[in-house]
Amino acid sequence: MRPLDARSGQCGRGELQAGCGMEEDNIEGELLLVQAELHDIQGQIKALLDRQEELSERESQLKAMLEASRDAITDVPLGAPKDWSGSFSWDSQADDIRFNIFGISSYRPNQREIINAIMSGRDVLVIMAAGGGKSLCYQLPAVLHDGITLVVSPLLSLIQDQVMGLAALGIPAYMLASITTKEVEKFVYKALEKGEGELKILYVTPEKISKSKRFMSKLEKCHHAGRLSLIAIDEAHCCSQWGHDFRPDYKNLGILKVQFPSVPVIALTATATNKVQMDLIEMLHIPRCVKFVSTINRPNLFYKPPPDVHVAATTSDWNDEIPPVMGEMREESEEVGKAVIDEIANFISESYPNNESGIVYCFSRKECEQVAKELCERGILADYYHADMDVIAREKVHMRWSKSKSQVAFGMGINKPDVRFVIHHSLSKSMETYYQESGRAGRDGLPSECVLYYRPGDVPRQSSMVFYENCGLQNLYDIVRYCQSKRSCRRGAFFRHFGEVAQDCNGMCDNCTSSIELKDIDATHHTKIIVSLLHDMQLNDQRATLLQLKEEFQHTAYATNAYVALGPLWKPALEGSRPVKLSIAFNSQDRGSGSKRSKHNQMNSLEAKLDDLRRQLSSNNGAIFPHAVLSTQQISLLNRQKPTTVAELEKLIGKVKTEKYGTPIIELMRLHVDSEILGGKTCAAKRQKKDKEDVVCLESSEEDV
Ligand SMILES: Nc1ncnc2c1ncn2[C@@H]1O[C@H](COP(=O)(O)OP(=O)(O)OP(=O)(O)O)[C@@H](O)[C@H]1O
Ligand SMILES: [Mg+2]
Repeated sequence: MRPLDARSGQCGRGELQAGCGMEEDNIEGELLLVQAELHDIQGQIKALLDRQEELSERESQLKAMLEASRDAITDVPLGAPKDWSGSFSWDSQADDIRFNIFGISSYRPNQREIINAIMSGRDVLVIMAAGGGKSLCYQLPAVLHDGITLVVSPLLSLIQDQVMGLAALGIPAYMLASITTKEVEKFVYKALEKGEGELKILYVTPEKISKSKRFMSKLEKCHHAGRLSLIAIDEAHCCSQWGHDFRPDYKNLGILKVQFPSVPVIALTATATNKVQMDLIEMLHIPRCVKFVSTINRPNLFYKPPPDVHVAATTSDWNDEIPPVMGEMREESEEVGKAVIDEIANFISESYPNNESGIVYCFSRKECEQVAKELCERGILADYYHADMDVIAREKVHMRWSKSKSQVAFGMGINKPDVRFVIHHSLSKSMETYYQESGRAGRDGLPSECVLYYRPGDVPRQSSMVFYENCGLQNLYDIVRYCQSKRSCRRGAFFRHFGEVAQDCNGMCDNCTSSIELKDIDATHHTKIIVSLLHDMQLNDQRATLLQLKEEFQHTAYATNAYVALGPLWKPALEGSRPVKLSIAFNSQDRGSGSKRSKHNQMNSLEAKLDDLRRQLSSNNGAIFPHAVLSTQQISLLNRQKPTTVAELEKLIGKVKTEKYGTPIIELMRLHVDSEILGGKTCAAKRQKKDKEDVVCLESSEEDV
């Protein structure tokens, strides 16, 4: 640092004129240096202050973690078993609950191990694909334990869905939320405080933990009496600012481990990069947790864009820091909007003529309402669902859709296992969001489709929203690249994003099956024109949005507008020294489309009868969903095995369901088997007759058709 000349610091204008010996140029030169140095120092001070703040925050986090882990050490023996797939004293009881209460015939990968770690008193972090079966990992230990399990979940719709599902299985589950009646609230508080009444699983939103002192004091009493057996934090990625769906109230959930150090915590999510995982462990104060990471792959999902999206833009050396080219830049007219809806309506009615369920995600609540209305006008039974609606209206939509009385719902985030398609009417804000939302399809493991309608015009709408989030733009550009890609496997993009070793796509994405041929055309000259135009506009202090590229500006006090600006490569692009290529698809033929796949999935007559029966039983039982009576897998199991006695049925669907629904199911099975035998005899008789005529009558059950 150059010391400030004391004389020049005092040198006034009069002295200058009196000739203090310095040229005006020198003074200006030094002034610039001084100003630069001051600027530099201000920068350093700001950086130091920021660092001080960071360190103070970290200091308090570390203190809390240390406290929590010291407390935990006293409760969990260090020699706790590591082979979570081994034998445990609760094995047979757990198997009994799995099969006879949950009606699940075998565990999926990692479920048993997770349950064993939880039952051994360990904290657990679970990363498991959407629809992978995370709920069972805490619901089964909840039933196995004597006390109460607290579950924190972010969405009311998810909570309602889970509570209803558990009630259908005869498990006493309740929720405390804005819609809880006073009566239920009283019951829950009594159960927490005094251990009265039957309460096994209690669902709350994170706000309850951070905002309700009354609730926390009841929970404290429950813990004190030794009745709080497990804490589950579902959709745990909401804790992390680096996650795609940060919820400020989730940030405070670390208090649970601090306050109840002896109670095991299980945090579950489908989407967590390594960075998010580390963040979760820190924030929830579970440094010694056992981590179970399962593959993110959903092999039954077919990922594809709508049929007419062919434009992709690439250059050989654009990297992740530089925004992707936004494809065609056009203003979305009303016709374009209508054309998209026409396409969606055609897609649904052609691919899913039997009212198979689906979800459509839209950019905004208003758009949800609009698109739902337009789909209805085109004959699709569509309902919308969003947070602005009142509770009763939401509940109605939830019920209609869950009972398959409407085909399409908008923005739903609930557990309906037989969702056959998820359509994104507009771009998601990140790969994580897209993975999670599209993951609502095919949770029953059967083939399902995920269609993403990408239009370049969606980008500025999203960018002006995510601009303020941590890595918001970077996340957005990742998904834009995904949409534009016409070459690489869609599944591969997910593996790369979540840092997992790639697996075979098995032809389950458009890029792996389509025969579209891509031709690289040289767009260097066009790029030069656009960059030069932008450069001129910038020199004249003018700005253009991505959609316009023409002189039309909007400044409002209510919205953030996204403008196009020159990026770091503008100079070489302007000079034409950096080649720019556009990949254009010029021929399109699908070799194997997901919609064709989904048609393999149509039911035969027995399955259809069982499907009707489960709907009928669910409506007789009020608040129970058809899939809670019989899952789609159970229907296909019954179709294969054709049980006709209680004992046979019990082996397939467990005791609880057999007791509740066994009589009508067996009645239906017997009728079907009898009619098959009769049909067989008739056919055999016909065959005998026709044999004489030298004509073969092939015996065919409908399953073979
Ligand atoms: N072992 C199993 N065998 C068969 N079905 C199972 C098994 N475990 C869970 N399921 C079923 O799989 C479906 C999805 O389970 P669940 O809701 O727990 O998924 P999830 O992992 O929580 O997904 P998301 O991340 O989308 O919330 C449910 O219908 C559930 O009953
Ligand atoms: Mg879940």
